Parts: sequence; C-alpha cells; structure tokens
Amino acid sequence: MTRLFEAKNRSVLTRELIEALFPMFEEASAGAIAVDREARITWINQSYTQLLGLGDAGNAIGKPVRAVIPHTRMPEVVETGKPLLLDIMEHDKQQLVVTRLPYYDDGGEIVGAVAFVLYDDLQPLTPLVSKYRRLHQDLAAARKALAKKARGTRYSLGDFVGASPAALEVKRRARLAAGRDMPVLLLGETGTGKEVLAQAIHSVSTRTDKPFVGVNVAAIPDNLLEAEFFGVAPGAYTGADRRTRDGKFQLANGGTLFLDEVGDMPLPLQAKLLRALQEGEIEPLGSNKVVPVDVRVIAATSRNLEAMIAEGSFRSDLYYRLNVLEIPIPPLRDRLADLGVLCEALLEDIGDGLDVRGEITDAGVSALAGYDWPGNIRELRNVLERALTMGEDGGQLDADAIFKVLPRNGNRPVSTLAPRPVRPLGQTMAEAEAQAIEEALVAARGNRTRAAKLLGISRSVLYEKLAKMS
Ligand SMILES: Nc1ncnc2c1ncn2[C@@H]1O[C@H](COP(=O)(O)OP(=O)(O)OP(=O)(O)O)[C@@H](O)[C@H]1O
Repeated sequence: MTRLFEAKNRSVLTRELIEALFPMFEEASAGAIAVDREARITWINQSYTQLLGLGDAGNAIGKPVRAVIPHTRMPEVVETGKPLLLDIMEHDKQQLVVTRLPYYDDGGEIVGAVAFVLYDDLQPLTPLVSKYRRLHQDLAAARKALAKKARGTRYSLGDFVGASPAALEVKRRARLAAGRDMPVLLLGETGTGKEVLAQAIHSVSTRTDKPFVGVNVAAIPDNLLEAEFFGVAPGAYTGADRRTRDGKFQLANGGTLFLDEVGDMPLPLQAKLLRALQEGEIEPLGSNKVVPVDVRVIAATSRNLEAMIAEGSFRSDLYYRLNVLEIPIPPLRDRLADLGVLCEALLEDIGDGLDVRGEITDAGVSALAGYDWPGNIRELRNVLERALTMGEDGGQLDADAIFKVLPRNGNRPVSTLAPRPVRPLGQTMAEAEAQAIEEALVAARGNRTRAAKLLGISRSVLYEKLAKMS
C-alpha cells in the first residue's frame, strides 16, 4: 500500500481511489451525482433522482447543479479542488448528510466533482444532529442579540407586555409613531415603560439600523447639560479636552434621540433644544461653526407639561414641537387586567437571572391587585424579585408570599373611615357587583370563562353583566 502511494502523484491517486470506492459508495449511499468543470450535472444515479423527486435522470443532465440542488456546494469543490468530506445540506425541508470530492484527470487538472448522500434519514446521527441544531439556534439567538446591540436597543414592541384595551391602545399608537418620522412625546408615571416604548418605536422605525441614544435630563447637572447635548469644540474652555467631544445629538445622528424627563430641562437649554430641532443643526460649545444633524426625537416625561407651561417653567413652543404625536401610558393601577401577563413575563425574565422558575397563583395576582403601584411596572418587578428570593415554595408565589413583600404604604384603603352617604340599595348593589366582577377578571387574568366560574355564574350571564357595565 505504501509503495502504491509513493509511485503515484496525488491527483491520480485520488482519482483511482474514487474509482475503486465508487461502486461501494454508490451502492451504500442514498444517492450519487457527478458534475463537470462548469458544475453541470453529467451523471446522477437512480436513487438520487428519486430522492430529489426529479422523475427522470434525463431532466437533470446538462443543467447547472445549483439549478437542481440549490444548496449544493459542488461548485465550490470544483472551484477550489478541496473536498468537503461531511456536510449537512438542506433540500426541500429534508436534511441530507453529504460528502463531496473533486475529480482529477491524468494530468492533475480538475475535471469535475462527485458527491454522495451518506444519509437521508438523520436518525442514526441523532446526537450529532441535535448538537448541530442547538448550535444553529444559538447562532440565530446570538445574531439577533448582536443586531439589537448594534442598534443600541434592548426592547422591541413585543416587550411592552399587556393585552388590556389601554395597553393595546399604547401599542397601536407606538406602531403609528414607528411608521412616521415625527417627534413623539411619551407621558407616564415613573416605571410605566416609557423607555421600553421609546426603544421599541426606534427598532420598528426606518432608523432601526442607526443609533438609539438615550439621555436622562434629570440625571445630569444643569451646568453640564449643554455640553452633553451639543458636544464641545477642542479647547472650548480652560481645562477642556484638546479633542472634539461629541454630544448626544452627534452620537444619535441618523437615528433616534430619547430625551427622558424632558420636563426637568432648564429654560435656557430649552431654547437651544428648540433651535436645534427647528434648524436641524447644532453649535458645539466653544465653536462658532454649526453642524447639521438629523435626529428623530422621542421625549418622555412624568410631569404635567401643560401645568409647567402655565407657571412659565416650560416653553410652549418647545412643547408643541415635541408633542406632534402624544402617547399617554397608563399607570399600572389603571390596567390591572394586565397584572397576570405582566407577572408571567417578568417572572420569566427574573428567573433567567436567579436560576429559579417563578410562578404566581391566581390568589397571588389578586393580592397584587390590591396595591396602588406608585412605582408601576418597575416596582412590580422589584416586588416579584423580592418574593421569589424570600419564597420557600420552590418559586410558587401565592397570596401569602406576596403579602410578605408588598409595601404597606400606598395600599388601597380596604374600608374608608369617613362615613359614606346612604344611597339607594340598587346603586350600592350594582357597584358591589361591578367590583366583584372586576376582581374576578383580575384573578382570572382576563379569562372570562374562569372569571365566571370564580363568581359562580355562567359565562353568558357574565357577558350580559359586562355589556351592562360598559
Ligand atoms: N409594558 C411593559 N412590559 C414589560 N416590562 C415593562 C413594561 N413597562 C415597563 N417594564 C419594565 O419596567 C421597568 C421600567 O421601565 P422603563 O424604564 O421603560 O420605565 P420608565 O417609564 O422609562 O421609567 P422612568 O420614568 O422612571 O425612567 C423596566 O425593567 C422594564 O423592563
């Protein structure tokens, strides 16, 4: 054997070996095919013809191999002269394990390639294939995460959890905002998801491939805000950097600038911001040159800007400039029907970090519904996280587990001490009934069949009552 190898050059040997092994491979494999130097099919056996569903081999001969087998890499083998010993090829929703070898003439020139389908049924290769699938999934997830990171956003519209009419209206407006390149003003209490929504709007908009830059106006000292926004020219003031320092406007150029807590912006900067938005250009600190910028502004605030205008602390012209499309985000206490789905989503997210699978019972959700949620969804997340860390029930959160961690202050008063005026019995009963229905719907996470069961009435009666209430 060794002498045989010594006597021949490599390409002749390869050809002889292929020729020697060919009948055995053709017999044992699920299909065999040969192509010429131009990667056109010169031969295909019966089993491969059947596997590909070609009917007759004559239909394939002479055609470019990619026209018949779109994912084949035979042209690559012909081109490079390098064999592809093992590969998984997708064809028509099947996964085929294939091997491809170059084929040489006597002078060592490549004249074509042959390929064999080693397996068309992946059963014997299950461990290998599941590893391949897992790697494929990991790759897809990593690509997605990378794309998000490149965009600078963590959230998309699906991350704004909620199916209540109020949440659906928020999402409808967000989609509208994403489709139009106009300023958006998000209004909502702290923790209601203003940043989630701003990122989501950016990632659905045409600016998605450009940067998303967020700046929290309230977190930056007043004297640094201008530099933060518009950047600094080299040597602008004593001690300033010799290099140009870009501001948030330049960093967001082409993309979206998220101005969080815009109501906290001092009046002089409001004037400069207005100019930048009107003119589409900025003037870095210490520079006498203007720089053109193209940013879409999404502003957010938890403050009442109209009241601030009335008292003179917010410019009305800036308000109208920012408020082309307004999206009010309701506080959690006004969309308690979303508590169940929010808990599920938040517990899944928290669980990933803590390595615990958290679940909340219907009674647990009802316990949460009794609280006022001044910190909204951020506070809900904290409460669930505390309950999960302190819980002893393997991640099951029932009412007791919730009450243990729910702040007492801010609880809705269960009964009020002030005497209530006496009202007609019918009205009092209707109110009590409406409250019971609302509580049942919250406990049943919006599922009307389950709510009816909890109330001990039929589904149709519940529908009747709901129709009367609306
Ligand atoms: N609708 C929602 N669905 C799922 N998670 C949400 C939702 N809204 C908010 N969150 C979560 O609540 C937390 C606070 O959200 P976010 O920072 O967007 O609120 P915010 O309104 O911008 O708050 P602030 O005004 O204090 O900056 C985040 O952890 C976010 O993931």
